[in-house]
Amino acid sequence: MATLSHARYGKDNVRLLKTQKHADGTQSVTEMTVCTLLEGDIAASWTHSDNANIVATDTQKQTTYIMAKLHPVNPPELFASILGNHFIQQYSHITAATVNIIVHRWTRMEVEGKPHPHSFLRDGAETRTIEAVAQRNGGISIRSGINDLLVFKSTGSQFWGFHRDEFTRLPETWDRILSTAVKANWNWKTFADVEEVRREQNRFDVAWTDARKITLETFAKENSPSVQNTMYIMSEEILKAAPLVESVEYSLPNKHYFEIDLSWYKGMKNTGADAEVYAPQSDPNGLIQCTVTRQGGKAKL
Ligand SMILES: O=c1[nH]c(=O)c2[nH]c(=O)[nH]c2[nH]1
Repeated sequence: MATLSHARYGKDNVRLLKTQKHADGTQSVTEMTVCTLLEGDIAASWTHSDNANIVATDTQKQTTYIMAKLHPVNPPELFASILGNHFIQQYSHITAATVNIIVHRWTRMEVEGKPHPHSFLRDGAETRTIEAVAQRNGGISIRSGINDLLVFKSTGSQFWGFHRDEFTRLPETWDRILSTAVKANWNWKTFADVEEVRREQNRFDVAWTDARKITLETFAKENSPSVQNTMYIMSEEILKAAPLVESVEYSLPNKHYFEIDLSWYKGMKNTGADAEVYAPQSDPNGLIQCTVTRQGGKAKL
């Protein structure tokens, strides 16, 4: 016999933009892509064609727009919590609501040396990500993150001392290019309810700014012995900077740039210390991941 062991459903790729008109005549904008997923007493729709408990995915989309009109969308961690909490309060048969938000960059333009009051530019594919899970009697768990932050350094990276056997071809190096697209997440302690998230709301932008700065500065400053060590140092620093964060995760592709041997052309030197022209590789790439957890487990208030 078959059994439905897990089910959830919702609306993905709900795109919205909210403008904010300030008293001084300037405006701010936030563009996000939202995904909502509901769980609870919903199995009959799958197993008995009974849709009575199904809050239509269209309703979830309309609710997302209405909540964005009624409430601030920043910090996005608070908005995700408000939206998730709405679903479990509004519908007694919904026990958990997961809200994922991707915030896209609209950075204020500088025009004639001054911040422009209402014009913005997309300065990169990097996004800010949030997942909030609101659970009946289980509080609100939040994961914040950075995705697709593309970084590159032309030196200040090494990789040597690794295991060697008959399958090993890679030479050791004390000077190489390092490039990655940063995916980092940090998991907050569980919040009791939306009111607690609201009380702590100032921490979310600070943590995002700190995590981004730590990522960039560690990447640039460290003479990296490996992607593994670099991401561990970044994680440790984020845990130090954000006391309510319990764990940090990094997932870093190692985007390879291969040296090209041009010695066939008049003995041209283009390897080792003479390397200048490289071949960027689209694939395959290394993929290095870690989770670093605060010792003792719990984040401190
Ligand atoms: O930083 C690195 N870590 C690895 O595990 C690895 N493996 C590899 O081929 N190059 C690298 N670089």
